[in-house]
Amino acid sequence: MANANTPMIECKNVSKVYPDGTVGLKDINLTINKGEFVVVVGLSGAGKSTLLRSINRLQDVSGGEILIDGKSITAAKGKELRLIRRDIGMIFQSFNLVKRSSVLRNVLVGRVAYYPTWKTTFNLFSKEDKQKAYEALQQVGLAEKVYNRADELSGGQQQRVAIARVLEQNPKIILADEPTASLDPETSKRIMNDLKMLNEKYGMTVIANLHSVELAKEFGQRVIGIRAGQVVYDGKMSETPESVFTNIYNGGNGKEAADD
Ligand SMILES: Nc1ncnc2c1ncn2[C@@H]1O[C@H](COP(=O)(O)OP(=O)(O)OP(=O)(O)O)[C@@H](O)[C@H]1O
Repeated sequence: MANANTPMIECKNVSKVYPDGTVGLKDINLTINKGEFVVVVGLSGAGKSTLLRSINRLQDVSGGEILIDGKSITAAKGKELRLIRRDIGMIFQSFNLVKRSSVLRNVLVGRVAYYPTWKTTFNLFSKEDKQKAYEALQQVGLAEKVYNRADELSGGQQQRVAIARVLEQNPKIILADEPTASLDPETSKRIMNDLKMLNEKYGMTVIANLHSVELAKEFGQRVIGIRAGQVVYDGKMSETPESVFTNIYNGGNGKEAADD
């Protein structure tokens, strides 16, 4: 792949301590290259969400630096920060749709960062962006739902709207935080396949936090294991032995095995 080995996300000595003293991340050093599909695994509370929230700066880190496509998101301010964030799409466990708005309007939200606020307030999206939104919905098989209200859709369909919204945003990176946690196994696969499509067809770099080891194995090219805020494993999925998962989920401590 032409883009292989071009860093897209670089975490350098990243740490996060919450105001109450809880350590979220401890000296994280990671480089994720353009076009990678990375899965992050670890017990509940290991720091997976903290890592994703730090990468797009939904929260500030306590130490270290994070570069996005060569630019420091941890140092960026104002317009520069907004421009870096435009290149990062988010998929959440809870979908984060505007429930009372139409599916089309939810997908158009993906373009909001490209417009001045007053235009989006008055729904002045261009014809071209509306067309793109429709095409994004076609990609995820929801073109017939374009005028439905978001809350009329099933959970799996709502997550596919969120994926269409990311497609409309056209970011370089997608951060997916437990994208399938509230969905049944078949729907979960469908969502993971949509993320795979964004990765393969559009070259978007994907990082997905996953509870399910099965899904991690099936979809991840690279696996990062996190425990107590630290990277305890990082390797190609194809070369990762079963014992890695057992270790990460047992944590060397039998009682944690029951946690998941
Ligand atoms: N806002 C916060 N204030 C204080 N501590 C926090 C906060 N957010 C997270 N933590 C703590 O930081 C640690 C890492 O949490 P994080 O949510 O990143 O874990 P996780 O691996 O994503 O877990 P889960 O799979 O349950 O979402 C945990 O000990 C958690 O309790």
